[in-house]
Amino acid sequence: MIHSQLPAIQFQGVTRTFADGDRAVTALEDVTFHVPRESVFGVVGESGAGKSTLLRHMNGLDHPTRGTVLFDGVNLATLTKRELNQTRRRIGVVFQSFNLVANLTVRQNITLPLKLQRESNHRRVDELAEFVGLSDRMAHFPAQLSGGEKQRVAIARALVTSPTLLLCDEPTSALDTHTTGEILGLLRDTRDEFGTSIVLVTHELDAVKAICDTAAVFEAGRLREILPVSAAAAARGDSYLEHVRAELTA
Ligand SMILES: Nc1ncnc2c1ncn2[C@@H]1O[C@H](COP(=O)(O)OP(=O)(O)OP(=O)(O)O)[C@@H](O)[C@H]1O
Repeated sequence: MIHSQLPAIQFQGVTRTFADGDRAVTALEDVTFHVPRESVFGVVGESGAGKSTLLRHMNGLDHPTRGTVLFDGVNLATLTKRELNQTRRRIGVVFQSFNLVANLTVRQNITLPLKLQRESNHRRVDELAEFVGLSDRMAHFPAQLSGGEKQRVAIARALVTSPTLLLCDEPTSALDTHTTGEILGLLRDTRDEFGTSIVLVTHELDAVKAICDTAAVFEAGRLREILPVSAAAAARGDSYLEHVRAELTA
């Protein structure tokens, strides 16, 4: 059961260490935060900050050495493999490199998560094709699409099981500026239309500024700060000085 008042996902004192030969590498250190339901939540950090490790914990591919990750209030580390698979249907993932299946059409790619569960839902697939603006490309193969179109297919595929949480791992890093704007707009529309909570992991601060409500800043496995992005944007509009200060010192 999904409790609407619960955060979409919650980290409580999460530490993850890896053995690297004789020494231990700490990828995440005592990380505590939550992603509010129906928010667009940015995660930023330089290379090695722990972003990938964080995402792997969010979709149950990895578990903490210490601490807990709660999805819809449920500790992912306590689930059986079968329960985890069921739960992961409610968590969509979008990647930088799209990860489409080359020898399947757009329709087949979007349908794939349903097919793997031996389900079909033609209406949902058509609805999502229209939502991402690809209704007229359903018989095309990935190689016939632009980068932006491929990412649209990937977003439709991620949404086909109606996830409550959508994890986006550098979704616009392979795209040009204009296409980036379109894909970010589509992610914001996803939240607005379906109420999906979105986590946007990126090194592009402009992307965070464009659509995130909140951003978590990671450095060397530690959560340094949670910034309210929309509040900063509102402050920017108040005066020219604030606008310049925010632009130049952000
Ligand atoms: N399986 C592993 N074994 C050993 N060390 C690991 C493992 N996974 C991650 N690390 C280490 O944990 C730290 C955080 O890595 P992570 O990949 O999460 O960072 P990141 O912010 O995603 O970096 P990037 O932006 O380069 O992908 C790094 O020092 C990395 O070397």
